[in-house]
Amino acid sequence: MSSLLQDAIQKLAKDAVGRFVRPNQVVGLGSGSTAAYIVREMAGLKAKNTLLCVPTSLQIKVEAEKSGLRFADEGRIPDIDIVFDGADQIDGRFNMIKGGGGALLREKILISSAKTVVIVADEAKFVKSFSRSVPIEVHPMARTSAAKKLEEVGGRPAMRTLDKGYPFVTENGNIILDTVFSSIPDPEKAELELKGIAGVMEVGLFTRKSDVYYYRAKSDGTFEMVNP
Ligand SMILES: O=C(CO)[C@H](O)[C@H](O)COP(=O)(O)O
Repeated sequence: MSSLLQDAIQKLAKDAVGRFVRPNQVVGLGSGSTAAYIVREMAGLKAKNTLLCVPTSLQIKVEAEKSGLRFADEGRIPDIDIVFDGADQIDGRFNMIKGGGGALLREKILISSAKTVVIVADEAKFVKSFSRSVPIEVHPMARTSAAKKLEEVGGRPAMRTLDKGYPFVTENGNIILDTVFSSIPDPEKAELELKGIAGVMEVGLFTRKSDVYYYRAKSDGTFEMVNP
């Protein structure tokens, strides 16, 4: 990533935290390198000790620990005031593909429950229509049955692997089938349909629109808020 783009993300993190975080909030923390900028920015907040955070992965939990943030009991999910998160792609209608880091299940739980959602991403992630695979978290027992069903609905699933071919296992003990679709004309319908396959724990299509704010970091070092 260029240093100008890093500058832009740094600046937007400052703006987003200043604009959206208030004392005594319960704050959901999405995962990934862009969300980590937000967490680092939260380290400097005067009201830091009044916040309670809910992390979506060990990666962001470690960042939050370094920033001196406190954690909520996960049972407080109904009280989540705000979630900060990144995205892998955002289409022209503000649907998202997420799950590049494998935290999609916990991210979906937080994003579907929070009062307000703030998405931070660099400009390359904003596209007219999706052009990458959709991460689909699947119970290991359904590895082949879910893959077959995904093929039946036109997908080309591939199990995510680490170096040397070891399966990538999520923090929930599941696998990810990164699934290519030739097109996704109706992401909301696709999200529901794919979620209905037995053994599918979560789908990396995120279609919530209300109270979602998007920040775009630009390669000239600036940023903007782009809203539906
Ligand atoms: O969905 C995610 C993790 O499951 C991340 O938000 C997404 O992969 C973007 O990550 P990054 O900011 O590192 O590009």
